[in-house]
Amino acid sequence: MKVTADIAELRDDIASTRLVVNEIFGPTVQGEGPSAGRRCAFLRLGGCNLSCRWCDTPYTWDWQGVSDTGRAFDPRTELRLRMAEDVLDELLAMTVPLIVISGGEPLNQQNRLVPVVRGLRDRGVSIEIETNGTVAPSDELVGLGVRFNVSPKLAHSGDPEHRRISPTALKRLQNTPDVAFKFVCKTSDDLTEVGRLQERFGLEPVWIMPEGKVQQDVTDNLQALADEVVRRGWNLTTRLHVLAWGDQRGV
Ligand SMILES: Nc1nc2[nH]cc(C(=O)O)c2c(=O)[nH]1
Ligand code: SF4
Ligand SMILES: [Mg+2]
Repeated sequence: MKVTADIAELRDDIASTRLVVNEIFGPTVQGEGPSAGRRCAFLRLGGCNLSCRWCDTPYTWDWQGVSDTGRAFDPRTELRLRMAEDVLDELLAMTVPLIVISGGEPLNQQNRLVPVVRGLRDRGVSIEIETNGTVAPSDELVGLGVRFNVSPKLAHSGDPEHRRISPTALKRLQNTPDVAFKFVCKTSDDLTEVGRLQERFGLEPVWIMPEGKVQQDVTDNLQALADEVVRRGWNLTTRLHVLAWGDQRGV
């Protein structure tokens, strides 16, 4: 009886939920962080509460052309309001063991994500959420066993500190069971800034990722940072999809 009620509830939930989607793509591999190299597919949601200069997905939020590319994207081209049920079916059809949910900032739609995440989890699929660390995840989402790859933004993003650093959200994320803090860096000064944030919020584990949308920038920045990252006791990740496919969408 209880199970029947739960299933009915889940069906209602998923049938009435809509998500603002930018793109769904895969199979590919997770290009960044602790799962780099793992076979996966992506759900990229629309909208972001930050506006980082060097953002590599301005097409999810930049309707004015304020990021470095200077290009204004059209939300009518980039965004689709899609039923959670259809999104779930499309992701399951990829038959991959891992779904990465990114954006934009996916936690801005976290309540609407719950039925999709639950549907994936119930079928044995792992879920990682790429977030900028300014939105605290709900207990419900955390309880579904999601891994959070948190990328707090540094001063070089151009976002004011009060917008890019949320002590409440960072503390909540630090206390989730499966978390990694992944910082996009270019210089040794960036690493000093990461060190200060780590101390202030007790962030663990720290991963450093080179900034770069093209192979050369990823490689140059990786080489410039590697020694100091190791010396500071942190982890280092490349951007595997950029090395493999360059500056392309949907990979
Ligand atoms: N392959 C691949 N791996 C990724 N990891 C994080 C990504 C992101 O855009 O958040 C990303 C992406 O766009 N592609
Ligand atoms: S938080 Fe991420 S998606 Fe949002 S503007 Fe910054 S880099 Fe782009
Ligand atoms: Mg990306």
